[in-house]
Amino acid sequence: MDLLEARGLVKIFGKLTALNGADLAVAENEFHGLIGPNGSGKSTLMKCVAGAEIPTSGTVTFGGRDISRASPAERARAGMSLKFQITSVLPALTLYDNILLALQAQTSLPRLVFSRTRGILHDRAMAMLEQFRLVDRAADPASALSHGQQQWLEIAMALAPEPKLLLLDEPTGGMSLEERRVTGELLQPIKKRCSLVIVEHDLDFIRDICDRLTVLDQGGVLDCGSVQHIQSSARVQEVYLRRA
Ligand SMILES: Nc1ncnc2c1ncn2[C@@H]1O[C@H](COP(=O)(O)OP(=O)(O)OP(=O)(O)O)[C@@H](O)[C@H]1O
Repeated sequence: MDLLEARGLVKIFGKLTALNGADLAVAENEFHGLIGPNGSGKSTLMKCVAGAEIPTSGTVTFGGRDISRASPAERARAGMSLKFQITSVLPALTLYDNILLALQAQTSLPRLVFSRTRGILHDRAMAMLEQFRLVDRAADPASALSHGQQQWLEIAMALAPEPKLLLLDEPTGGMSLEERRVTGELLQPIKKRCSLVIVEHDLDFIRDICDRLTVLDQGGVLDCGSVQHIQSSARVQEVYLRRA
């Protein structure tokens, strides 16, 4: 059974059909890329999975549970994490405090006050900063980071609740080539702990890190399969050539 199964998602905004019966299936520990031309429905599909939009029809199942009508907070508690939406960097706070806040958000107040949780949180915060190559900047305000480093801090914060599924919408937007390369390296180790759905326009980046791809076109799934399958798909090539 897949960890995430979105079936027949339709999303209509007024007269515009953004999703036209789209499916998305993601296994445990799978990195899954969502690609397609501008306006094909990628962000809308991500939002329907995360609960930021409720689909007009269709179902979303997560860990075997129907969460089609669940709120974003309920989905977060079930183990989904979305960068930008649930966490966000506070620029005036240090990197350490930003990470600590993200970790504390999942810890109840009595546990924080009465237990040794604070020591554990310190160790976890430092480990996450280390993992995202930000430990040397722990005492700096988040506003002092480069654009790429801010994105890495956001990803680290989204991982703080130890989600089963991480959703990233264009995480490398505005990054340099070198920052993109490092982002790929930083994401690889999280495969041991969770699945990933990632929307990206950079096809080289997504091809390098993903196991499987879903290609959207005009709100529907054009093709889905391994990176190799998608690369040799005549239907996909036709759409990308048509738009080029
Ligand atoms: N809240 C909304 N209200 C009205 N129309 C919307 C809304 N959100 C998205 N749309 C429309 O739905 C269609 C799909 O948009 P979406 O952002 O999902 O596409 P996308 O594939 O993520 O595009 P891009 O690659 O440009 O980010 C577009 O025509 C868009 O204008």
